[in-house]
Amino acid sequence: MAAAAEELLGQHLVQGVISVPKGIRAAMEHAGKQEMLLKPHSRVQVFEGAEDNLPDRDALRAAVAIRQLAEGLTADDLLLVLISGGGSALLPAPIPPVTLEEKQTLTKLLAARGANIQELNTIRKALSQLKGGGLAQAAYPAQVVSLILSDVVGDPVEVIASGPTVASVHSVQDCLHILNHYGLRAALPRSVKTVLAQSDSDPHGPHSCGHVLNVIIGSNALALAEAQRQAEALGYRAVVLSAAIQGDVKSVARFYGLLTRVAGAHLTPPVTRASVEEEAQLWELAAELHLPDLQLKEALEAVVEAGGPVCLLAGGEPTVQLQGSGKGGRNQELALRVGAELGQRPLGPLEVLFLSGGTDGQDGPTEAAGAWVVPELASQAAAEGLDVAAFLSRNDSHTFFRCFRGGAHLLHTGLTGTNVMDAHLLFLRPR
Ligand SMILES: Nc1ncnc2c1ncn2[C@@H]1O[C@H](COP(=O)(O)OP(=O)(O)OP(=O)(O)O)[C@@H](O)[C@H]1O
Ligand SMILES: O=C(O)[C@H](O)CO
Repeated sequence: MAAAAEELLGQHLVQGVISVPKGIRAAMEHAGKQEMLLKPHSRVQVFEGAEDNLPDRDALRAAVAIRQLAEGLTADDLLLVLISGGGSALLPAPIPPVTLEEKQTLTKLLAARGANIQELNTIRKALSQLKGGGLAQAAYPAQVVSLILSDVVGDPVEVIASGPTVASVHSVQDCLHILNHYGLRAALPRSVKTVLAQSDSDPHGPHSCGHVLNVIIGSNALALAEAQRQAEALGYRAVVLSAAIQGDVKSVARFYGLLTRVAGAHLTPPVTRASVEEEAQLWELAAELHLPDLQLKEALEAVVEAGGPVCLLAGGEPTVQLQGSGKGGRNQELALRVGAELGQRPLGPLEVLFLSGGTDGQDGPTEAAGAWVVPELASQAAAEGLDVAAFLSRNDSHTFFRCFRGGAHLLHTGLTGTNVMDAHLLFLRPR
């Protein structure tokens, strides 16, 4: 994104500072993605830090350089801010006396106790100089344009990377409520209590961001719209179901299993009593998953109308509760679970393929982006001596896909440089 901005701005770019994850430059070089790298002698200074998505000293140095750059601006300047997921760990600037270590410990504890990204970032904002609109405030009176890649369901600009250019709307009460909920209020370090108490009595109130324009330039919905166009160009009737898939991976896999059966029944009539029951279960599960933008009715109508090859698309970020010590990622685990669901009963005269992939090209701590499955997966795997249920019980989806058919079902894209969560594609074709 920085390379593209530099290209675009040319001589207008006077100075730049960017904080990126440790190792990303080497990984891009290794992958031969030169076009994504800044040119030699670039005016953009690059800091690499936040190893394992945790704020560290290197990221702190980057945050200080970014703050200094912003503070030096005048009303004649324009500050272009490029924000993507992972930004919270890449821009740590705790309000003194809170230390980097204290902030790290608190966010780690919150995450380990199950706090979601909204809760986590509410606390991060309250303890930060630059989050929650702090960066925009530091740049005042310069104009600020913030270009944002969303890695959060629903694209809330105040949550993505903890909104460095978006005024925080949270109060100290909100923070205390979250800390109470996760049993952390009593054990808070004195420094955190001091900062929270100060912000409660801050005479300036929340940052004002009237000089800022925040624009979402990349999101799951945009990625799905492009995938939809590509599928249509390949002759599929393509429908986007939702860009807000969330919830436990087991329920999400069951949702896609039922969806396949119900859509399949609409595509290859007659509709049986069993499929009417399955449609009722599908609606019930959809309600449980709380998918606010779900276009299920429209998708099923489109399937009936199409009568031929169909591609149903969805995206978001399901959750995996890790129980085993295996190797995998959300996408490979989802694909494997959907494969198991599809193999439970015959599907009728239908060809089916389900694919799940991370848009950043890396699924969890694996080198694959995701995987694809067909209904025959479990029986084919059994013939190779692989027990799908056993791999799932260890969260070992990556090992499974590496063994199964010599890794042929793994999706390898390499790092894409953009993270707008995951994409799920279901292809159906009457035989
Ligand atoms: N063995 C495993 N099986 C399934 N999922 C796993 C496994 N190990 C880690 N994960 C999942 O991978 C994710 C962590 O990977 P990563 O570091 O890429 O996190 P992330 O930043 O949330 O992902 P992304 O960058 O794709 O948004 C978590 O969602 C975690 O539950
Ligand atoms: O950095 C963060 O806060 C998360 O990736 C969400 O944007």
